[in-house]
Amino acid sequence: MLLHVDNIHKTYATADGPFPVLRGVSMDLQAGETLALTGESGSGKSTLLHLIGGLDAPDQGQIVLNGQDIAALDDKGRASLRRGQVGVVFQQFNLIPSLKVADNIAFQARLADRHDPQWCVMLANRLGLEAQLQKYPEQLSGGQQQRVAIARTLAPKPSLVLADEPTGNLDEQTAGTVMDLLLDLVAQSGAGLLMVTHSMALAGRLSRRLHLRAGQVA
Ligand SMILES: Nc1ncnc2c1ncn2[C@@H]1O[C@H](COP(=O)(O)OP(=O)(O)OP(=O)(O)O)[C@@H](O)[C@H]1O
Repeated sequence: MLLHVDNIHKTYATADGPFPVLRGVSMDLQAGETLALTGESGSGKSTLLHLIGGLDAPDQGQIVLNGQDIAALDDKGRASLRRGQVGVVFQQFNLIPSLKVADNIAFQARLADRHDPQWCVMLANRLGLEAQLQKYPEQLSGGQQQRVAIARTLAPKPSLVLADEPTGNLDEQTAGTVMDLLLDLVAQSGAGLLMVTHSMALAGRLSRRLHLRAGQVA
């Protein structure tokens, strides 16, 4: 089992008092599986993704990735997990403006000591970025920037890829191309994919779907 999530609870403290966002969510993901996470705005999708990605810790429950309980890790342990085993693609591309495209692509893999130059070249070629490698992010279009972000995420060969509306900032045609590439490359790398999406068409292209309603699996 790649990912096992068991009875996760998360409550945020707000000015109006405690606000329970996740109320006992459980799910599993096998290596090579692709799962669409759907649900209305505010149902807790991004929160669940953040917890699985180790960006935050749950109040209760277990998140086991490759046999390791990440809910029990401290901040340092979670940071190390994020650099290597888990890759995240957000709606915002979050590239480093002062680094050339080639160095943006290799950045996380180098940090995690998992840099494989040949794999990076393959990713850049497949994503059509060969001619952009010596440029800076601001010289690229939105679609190109998101392709760089995808290459950066896949460069350390994560076993789990998390994506939060990764094409939400792109026009429909560019979004389609970028999504095709993301799905192809995830399949090629053998990683599992958990993707938040509002698009039923996109959800239909993934192997399974998990629908959240008010912080619970519907
Ligand atoms: N840090 C926080 N502090 C307080 N409340 C928060 C925090 N983060 C999220 N929330 C609230 O928790 C609820 C769930 O948020 P979340 O972002 O997980 O929903 P979502 O399903 O991803 O929504 P969307 O589809 O709009 O992105 C929302 O009502 C949000 O306002």
